[in-house]
Amino acid sequence: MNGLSKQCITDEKSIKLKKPHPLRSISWNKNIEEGDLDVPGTPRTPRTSTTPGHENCTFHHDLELDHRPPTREALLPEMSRSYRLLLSSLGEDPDRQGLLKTPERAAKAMLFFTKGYDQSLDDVINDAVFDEDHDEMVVVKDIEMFSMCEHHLVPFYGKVSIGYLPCKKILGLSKLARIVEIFSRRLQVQERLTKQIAIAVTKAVEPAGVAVVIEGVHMCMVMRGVQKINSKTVTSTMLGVFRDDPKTREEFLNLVHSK
Ligand SMILES: Nc1nc2c(ncn2[C@@H]2O[C@H](COP(=O)(O)OP(=O)(O)OP(=O)(O)O)[C@@H](O)[C@H]2O)c(=O)[nH]1
Ligand SMILES: [Zn+2]
Repeated sequence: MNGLSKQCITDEKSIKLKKPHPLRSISWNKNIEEGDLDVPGTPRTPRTSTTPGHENCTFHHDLELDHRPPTREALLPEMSRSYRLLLSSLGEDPDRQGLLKTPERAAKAMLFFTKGYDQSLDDVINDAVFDEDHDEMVVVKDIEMFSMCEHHLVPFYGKVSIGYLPCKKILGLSKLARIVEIFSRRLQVQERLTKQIAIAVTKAVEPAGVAVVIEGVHMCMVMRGVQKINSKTVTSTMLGVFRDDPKTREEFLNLVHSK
C-alpha cells in the first residue's frame, strides 16, 4: 500500500471523479446530481454507516440502485403488441407462420436484456459481506458483460475488471459479477455503467478505494453507423486510493493487464 494512509470511503466527500470535468469543476456527487447516474423512480435516501467506528458517517448514495418500474412481466402484452407493429412497419406479415410467436419472443428477450431494472443491490449482495482484516487489493477481472446501448437499442458487450482495497469488510467474490449484471442489464452508456458498478461496490463494503475498467465493443459502431469492427471502448472509474495514489492505480492496472 505504499505507506499511503488508508481512508475508507464512507462519505460522499471522499468519492471524487478521477479527473474533474474540465468545464465544470465539480465533485462527483454534483455530477450525479446532474443526472448522470439517475434512474428515475425512487427518492434519494441518506444512509448511516453500520461499520464500527463509522456510525456517524452518513453517505448519500445518489445512485438509484433500486429502480423498480411497474411489474415488468405485466408489460409483456404491450411490448408484444409493439413488436408486432414493428414487424408490420418493416413490411413483414406478422401473421405468417414463422413470425407468429416472434413479438412475444422478442418482448421476452428485451425483458431479459433489461432484467437489471428488477434487481436491487441489497437483494444481490444477500448479506455476503464479511468482516475480514485483509487490506490488500482484491481484483476480479474479465467479467463478461452484455448490455444495451441506450441510443440505438443494440448490444454492447465486453469485459469488466473490478478492484477494491478492503477496509475491514470483504465482499463475496461472485457478488462483484452480480453487481455487473444489475447495471449492465439495463439501457446504458458505457461510462455510466462503469461508474455505477464502482459506486455499488463502494456502497457494499465501504472500502478504501474502488477501481473499475470496462473494455467494450459497441455493435452500433460495428453493424451500422461508422462500421469500425475492431474498435474497442475502454472506460474507467477510480475512487478513493485508486484515484489518489498512482502506485495503487498502477498495481491494479498491472494486475488487470497481466495474463
Ligand atoms: N459516450 C458514449 N457514446 C455512445 C455509447 N453507445 C453509443 N454511443 C454513441 O452515441 C452517439 C449517438 O450519436 P447520434 O449522432 O445522435 O446518432 P447516430 O446518427 O446514430 O450516430 P452514429 O453512430 O455516428 O451513426 C454515437 O456517437 C454512438 O457511438 C456509449 O456507451 N457511450
Ligand atoms: Zn449505440
